[in-house]
Amino acid sequence: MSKQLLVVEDSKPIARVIRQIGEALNYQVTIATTLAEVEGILQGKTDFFAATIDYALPDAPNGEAIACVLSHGIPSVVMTGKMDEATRQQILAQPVVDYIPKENSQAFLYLKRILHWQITNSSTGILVVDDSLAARNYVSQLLKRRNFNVYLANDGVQALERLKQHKDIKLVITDLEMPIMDGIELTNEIRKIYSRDQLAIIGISGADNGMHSARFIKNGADDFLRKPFCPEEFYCRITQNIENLNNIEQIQKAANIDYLTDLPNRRAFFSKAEQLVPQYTKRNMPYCVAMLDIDFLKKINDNYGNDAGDHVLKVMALYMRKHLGSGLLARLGGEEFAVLMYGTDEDQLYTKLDDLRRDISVSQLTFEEHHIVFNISVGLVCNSTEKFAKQLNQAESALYNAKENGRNQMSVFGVDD
Ligand SMILES: Nc1nc2c(ncn2[C@@H]2O[C@H](COP(=O)(O)OP(=O)(O)OP(=O)(O)O)[C@@H](O)[C@H]2O)c(=O)[nH]1
Repeated sequence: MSKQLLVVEDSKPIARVIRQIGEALNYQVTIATTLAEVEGILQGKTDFFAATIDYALPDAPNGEAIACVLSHGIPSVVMTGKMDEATRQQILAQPVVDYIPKENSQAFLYLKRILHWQITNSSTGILVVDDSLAARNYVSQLLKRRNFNVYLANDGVQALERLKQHKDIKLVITDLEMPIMDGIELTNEIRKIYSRDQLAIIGISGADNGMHSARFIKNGADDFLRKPFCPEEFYCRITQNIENLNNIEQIQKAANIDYLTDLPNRRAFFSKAEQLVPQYTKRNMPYCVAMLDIDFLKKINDNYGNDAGDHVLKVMALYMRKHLGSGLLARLGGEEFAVLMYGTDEDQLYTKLDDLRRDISVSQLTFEEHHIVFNISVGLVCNSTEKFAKQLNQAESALYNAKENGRNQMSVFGVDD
């Protein structure tokens, strides 16, 4: 269900722009042009996810609408044409999400980013580590306004426990001086477990000593804030660090995931399989490596078009998830797929793969007006003692065997050839 956005703005062109921004982010937008209208709307409904408030309205020239909207607990972004320090102080003295000077079109791009973050931040956890209750509460309030999941800890030891418990934590904000384990020791401990690609750390210190920022950074922190800090600087640091992590995540995904099927690609498959195979061997766990190949995909492309071929590849990935979901699955490229999986014994592994093959062979998929039937051939090798790359070659050689023998069948390396 789309989230509700209240736009308080007396300028029609600006309200129209904000409406477009909100709708592009899937918000359902309600516009009010005066304080009286805002009050009327909020009498009937208050379940707005966010609001944008123009500082000066015809019947509320000095930001009176801000307090009105905030009193209903609605996270609010203030848009203002006034740039003086007194106005800024007056706005920041209230628990607003942010304020944006309406200087140029950048203001609306920034608003779009904030409204987007309000939605996405709810899946990001931030851990605040400080022995001072007042400091923890202050930082926690700032973060909650931005919709983050906030976790709290009194010292480094508690912080490490929280990190273990809450896998959504992407950022740790830690004070320097704390009993039991201080911020520098904590940063050190965290970096033994989490790389900078996985978790960001911001150090905070009130001490009037430039050395602390360098110590934090040298011990693995990503950033540093000196107390007291203003909310604007705080938010900039937080969003920059979270955005960095998100960008790294996206780059890693693009490098490791096949865009069409969302399965791991060849690179990801190799890197994970090379770790898993020695573990299976060491623990004497029965396992197999299999290559699965769609039969005559070229004909499907030629008869029904490449989009139909793409659809078959996606459906193949769905079948693999359904039958082999616990294994390490991959699309190696083209119409070739692979799985590394363990089981109770070779027969069980064989049966799982053959069930997948048979299920596909009796199914019919519909694409546009076409009803398409397709088959797969499977080559596998079980409990091979060779290096993983060699095992994949063995599975491929068994796959060729299955193709040679007429397709839509299984072939086991060293048994069926
Ligand atoms: N639609 C679509 N086709 C692809 C994709 N990747 C590879 N193909 C097609 O898959 C076909 C593979 O052709 P072949 O190697 O002759 O194999 P085949 O037609 O599946 O026949 P066999 O494997 O011998 O049973 C080619 O036509 C490729 O263009 C893709 O991402 N999308």
